[in-house]
Amino acid sequence: MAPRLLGVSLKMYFGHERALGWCRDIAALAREHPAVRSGAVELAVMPSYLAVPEALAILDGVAVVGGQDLAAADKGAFTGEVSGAELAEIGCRVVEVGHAERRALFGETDAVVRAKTAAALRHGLTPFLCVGETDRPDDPANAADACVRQVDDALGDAADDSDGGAPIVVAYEPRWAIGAPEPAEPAYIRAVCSVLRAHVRGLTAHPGSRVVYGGSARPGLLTAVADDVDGLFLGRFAHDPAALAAILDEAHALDAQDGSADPTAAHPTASSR
Ligand SMILES: O=C(CO)COP(=O)(O)O
Repeated sequence: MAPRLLGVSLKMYFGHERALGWCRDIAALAREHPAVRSGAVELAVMPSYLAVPEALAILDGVAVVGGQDLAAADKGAFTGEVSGAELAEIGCRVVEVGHAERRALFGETDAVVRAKTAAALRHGLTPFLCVGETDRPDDPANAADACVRQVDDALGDAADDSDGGAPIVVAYEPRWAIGAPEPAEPAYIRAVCSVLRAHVRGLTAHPGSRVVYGGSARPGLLTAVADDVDGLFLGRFAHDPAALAAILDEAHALDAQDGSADPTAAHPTASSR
């Protein structure tokens, strides 16, 4: 079984020193934790841009690191932007694209998300492509349809720009569940993610693509949705390293149930920059 993927975006919650301290705590945890050591879990951390270079050094060998956004363009007169080329140059392997907050607060349109997805793939960055319905629909099938459309739309420019063959990560993040006290119900998440997962597994230009759930994800959720998701995309509930440790424990227990743990396997993120 492929490793479970646990992504964490620190958004803009922490200052610089707190972000680096958190990275050090997570690095220490991950180095010791059997779920990471065995390769059962792959960690991806997206701090704010300023913390990315030091996060890369601190988390080297235990987590991939990336930006929370990237520019659609590769270079030029784009004040305030950071290109995928620069993120890749310093060692990033992943980048968020089209997060609900970027769409809602910074006016990112579908066309922008399309261009940024293409830019990520062009520079060898795995996009964490964020999709999700705005309002809670009655029927998860409607949410799944909307998400499938968002994924296909976001990849619309990528086929020509990318070499093909690079996986993506689809982060299913219903906007109504982000920043909420509780995540969406497990049955709802499973219903949407099972459709999305079947869809992304059929993306022949992006083999190995995965689906993770985000939106108030917290300890206990992975176990409840594990059959239909490839992992979680965590926000606030990863701020406490003990909570992340609890989720790693869950992943380890799930891996033992799968019977696929290979304690001798190299960690998939272990290659250095
Ligand atoms: O948006 C998220 C991750 O990208 C989730 O954030 P919260 O878990 O804090 O709701």
